[in-house]
Amino acid sequence: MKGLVIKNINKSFGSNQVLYDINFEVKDGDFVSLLGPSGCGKTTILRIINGLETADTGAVIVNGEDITKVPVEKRNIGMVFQNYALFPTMSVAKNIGYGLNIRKKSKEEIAEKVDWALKLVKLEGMGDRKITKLSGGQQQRVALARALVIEPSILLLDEPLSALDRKIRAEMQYELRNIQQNIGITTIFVTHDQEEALTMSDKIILMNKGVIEQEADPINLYNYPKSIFASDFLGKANILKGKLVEKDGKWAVEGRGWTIGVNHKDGRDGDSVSVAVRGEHFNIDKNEFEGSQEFKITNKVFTGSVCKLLGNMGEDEIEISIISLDAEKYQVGDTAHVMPTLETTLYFK
Ligand SMILES: Nc1ncnc2c1ncn2[C@@H]1O[C@H](COP(=O)(O)OP(=O)(O)OP(=O)(O)O)[C@@H](O)[C@H]1O
Repeated sequence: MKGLVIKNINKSFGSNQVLYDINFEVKDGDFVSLLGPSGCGKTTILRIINGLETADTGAVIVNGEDITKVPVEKRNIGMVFQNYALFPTMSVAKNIGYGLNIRKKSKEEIAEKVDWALKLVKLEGMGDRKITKLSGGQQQRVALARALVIEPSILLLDEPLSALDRKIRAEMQYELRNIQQNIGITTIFVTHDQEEALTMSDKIILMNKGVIEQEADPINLYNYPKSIFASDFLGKANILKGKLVEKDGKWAVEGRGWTIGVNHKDGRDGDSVSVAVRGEHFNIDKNEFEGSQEFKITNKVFTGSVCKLLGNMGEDEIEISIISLDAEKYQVGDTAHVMPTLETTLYFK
């Protein structure tokens, strides 16, 4: 099978276990993000894939070949680091050609491939420039060109955009994704930025404390998180404590002064659960409607793309997002009526 398979990886540093039985697959040509808070083990996985670190157990299989015991220099893997790790005294072209040089390729071949890579990252004609004369975004392109010029079987990116300012970062997200799709290279991208992972990935592997919390495509991970951790890490969620109840054949969670419907019952009547509802997954109206709960608005924040309404539902404080066009409909002090959409109301024991 083409692509990458990670099998039963465990890793400890001394007595500190940092990866617990990690298993996942990346399909040929896919862009997969490893997402999670600092210290959850993302970089360690990358280092195990490229051979800079050895796993205690398990295997790394690239395009059907088990490379677990293959030394670093024999693994054909491209890597881009957060700090770019370029050679400041060498020209752009020398930096890009470095990997081909140590692989003892001919001058002609190096020149041809470096030209191809310069074009790919839109730095045509800049081969003679000094690294120190480039902007952060341009340096990042050089690092990417250097990783791709060796025609690696997979590309590993360790927070490559985090040093760039917001606007350049957004541009590079699109560009990186375009380049990746154009050449169809299987890519693993490490980030702790949920929006970046959602924007760029075919699949996200969400990690927490050395284990895979959930693995899904961005839309499913965002809409149907399987844990409180996942719902809170991927965007903001209202997390409310309540008790599971069944009334007239319908299921609901009762909290402090509110009752909201859920579309399945996983547990017994009276079980304590936590409900997670994203701000934009509430229906809201000025008038009462079936199943709606009172919502007393205490604050309103207009951000441009959405308007956030903060307030109380029963005794709990919640935050609701509405589209900016409706921003003037609701004022601080109003009591509106809200109900989370049934499909996206999730609860966890
Ligand atoms: N060489 C090492 N020796 C000892 N502990 C290490 C080593 N490398 C990583 N660790 C520890 O392993 C854990 C996971 O680190 P890792 O860098 O993989 O996390 P991460 O999710 O990439 O975090 P970050 O986003 O901060 O880089 C951390 O607790 C870290 O301190």
